[in-house]
Amino acid sequence: MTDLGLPKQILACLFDLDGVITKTAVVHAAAWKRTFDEFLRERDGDGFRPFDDADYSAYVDGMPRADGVRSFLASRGIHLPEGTPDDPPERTTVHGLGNRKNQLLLDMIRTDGVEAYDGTLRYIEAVRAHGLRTAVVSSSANCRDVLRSVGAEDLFDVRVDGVVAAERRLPGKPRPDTFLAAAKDLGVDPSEAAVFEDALAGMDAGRSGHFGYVVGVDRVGQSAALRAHGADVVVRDLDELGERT
Ligand SMILES: O=P(O)(O)OC[C@H]1O[C@@H](O)[C@H](O)[C@@H](O)[C@@H]1O
Repeated sequence: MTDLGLPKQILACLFDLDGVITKTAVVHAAAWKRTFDEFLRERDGDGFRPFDDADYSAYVDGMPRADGVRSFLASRGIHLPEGTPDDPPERTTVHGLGNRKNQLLLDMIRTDGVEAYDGTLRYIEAVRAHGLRTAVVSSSANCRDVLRSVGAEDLFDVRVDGVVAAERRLPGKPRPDTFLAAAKDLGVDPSEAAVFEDALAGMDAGRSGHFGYVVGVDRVGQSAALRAHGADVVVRDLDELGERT
């Protein structure tokens, strides 16, 4: 292991955004809860079964926006028409619900701002100081704005986010394609790259992409699940990894 707490063969680090770099996983989760609960109440009445943390973790966290909608609704046996990406938020389609959630998310971000995890920023700076290359790999189409809002855009050599994935037609997490594309863009083999993720879908992507090391970042007390989904190590904050001097 190096003093970054990584195996010696690692030449590049691939960081997820929401919940790893910024404290935005909880904001996404809250916006999804409001969206789905409103939808379920309209559909099933006041006795509806609410969307909860376990639903977020299993069906939505880490996945591209529309995939999260489809996956959660399928878990409740609900099928909606796809609609189109520019559907207005009030339209009851996959994209309409996704856009409703995005509107809520952006309102919350505008009102409360975004904070970064200082431990992650310090770790990324140490990684770069050691000459390793860095990428941000996020399903979020809001990734660039969120990074910019915490002044972290320049910490990454490569960005593969929801916008880039759509342009390059890359399937999102839990498939490994966005991480593999970032490793390729950085000029390293997957075995030479470490993945840093807080979502179970991201763990699955790390495992199926055969990356050299998968770091599970546990912000919500799900370390056993992160391990079960392929984490080589689980930390509560990147500060816990190695000495980094
Ligand atoms: O809706 P966005 O900003 O494109 O984000 C897509 C997904 O991005 C992931 O990072 C979040 O974990 C999910 O909650 C979110 O749905």
